[in-house]
Amino acid sequence: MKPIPRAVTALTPYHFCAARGSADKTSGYLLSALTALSGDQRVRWVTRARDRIPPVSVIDPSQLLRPEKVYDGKPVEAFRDYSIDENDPIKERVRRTYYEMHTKMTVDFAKGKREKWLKFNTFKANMKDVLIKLNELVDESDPDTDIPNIVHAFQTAERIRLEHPDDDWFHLTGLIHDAGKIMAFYDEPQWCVVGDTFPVGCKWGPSIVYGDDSFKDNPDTYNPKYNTLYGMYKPNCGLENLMMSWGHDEYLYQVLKHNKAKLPEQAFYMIRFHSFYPWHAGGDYKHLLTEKDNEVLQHVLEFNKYDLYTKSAAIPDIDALWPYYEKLIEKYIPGELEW
Ligand SMILES: O[C@H]1[C@H](O)[C@@H](O)[C@H](O)[C@@H](O)[C@H]1O
Ligand SMILES: [Fe+2]
Ligand SMILES: [Fe+2]
Repeated sequence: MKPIPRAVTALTPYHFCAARGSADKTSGYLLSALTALSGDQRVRWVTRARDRIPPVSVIDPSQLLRPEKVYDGKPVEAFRDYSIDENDPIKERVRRTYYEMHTKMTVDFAKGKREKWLKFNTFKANMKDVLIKLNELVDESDPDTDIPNIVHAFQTAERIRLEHPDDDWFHLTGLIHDAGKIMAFYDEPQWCVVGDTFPVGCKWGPSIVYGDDSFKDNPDTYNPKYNTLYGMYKPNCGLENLMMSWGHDEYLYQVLKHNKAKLPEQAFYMIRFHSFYPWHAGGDYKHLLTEKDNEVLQHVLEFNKYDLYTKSAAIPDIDALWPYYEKLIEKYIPGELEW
């Protein structure tokens, strides 16, 4: 039997559906990948696709990105399940990570971490080596994936590449967006590296996961400087003026700026705020934001589709993909970086 080419292992009925609904390059890419399959494999793959999707004439274009709200076999409601079940080891791992984060993440703590990490004097390494290190990291806050972060990096990047073939900066953004998790290898516990972020110094947003209960032992919850709606901020001060809980988003954003990465502005927004779910998914904190932040929101939402909903996609052939991404690293963030 012919080995399945990597372009096809990453494809799913979802792409078939998207390709049928548009005559763009994606369909050409998809069709050439499909012709590389043996007859048998092709029949099986296409049948699987057909069973899942409605005929072209009834596809609502707005549904192309969420056909039947199933991503790679996983229904949309099954993502980001933060329900508590003490008998489920993964759910318990996630819950414990967030409870610890929500107990210890204070204004002072976040300031301290900024001071420590934004000196960029911890180590020097190129982007590829940092990403490879993520092979050894399983994110303890994530209920949707239990495999090393490097796989998630390639899953995200490859899906972006498929749907935005011309935006190579976007492919690279997908690949590197979680690289800030490297802090976990330099003495930081996961609770201040991974997970959703939120601003410190004001009332906790109502949509923060576990937030109804998890902040009860956080000293800032009882500090009148910080526990009001605006806390230490002015009304509509703007996203970029919020002090976010310390984590991999802000760190990587700052690393890229410090090292003069040549990525477009959208990429920086996507990286910096991709974990700010209480804002981009929960709609909290509007009173602190500006008109311009709505533009940022559109970019972050576009990114989030790929970050979240590719977590059950096929495992990409990472070795075969490296040469393509190495070129992008060379183009946008070459050489040794200061971390
Ligand atoms: O568990 C995940 C993971 O840590 C991601 O990297 C982060 O961006 C998400 O916000 C979070 O929900
Ligand atoms: Fe992330
Ligand atoms: Fe991610």
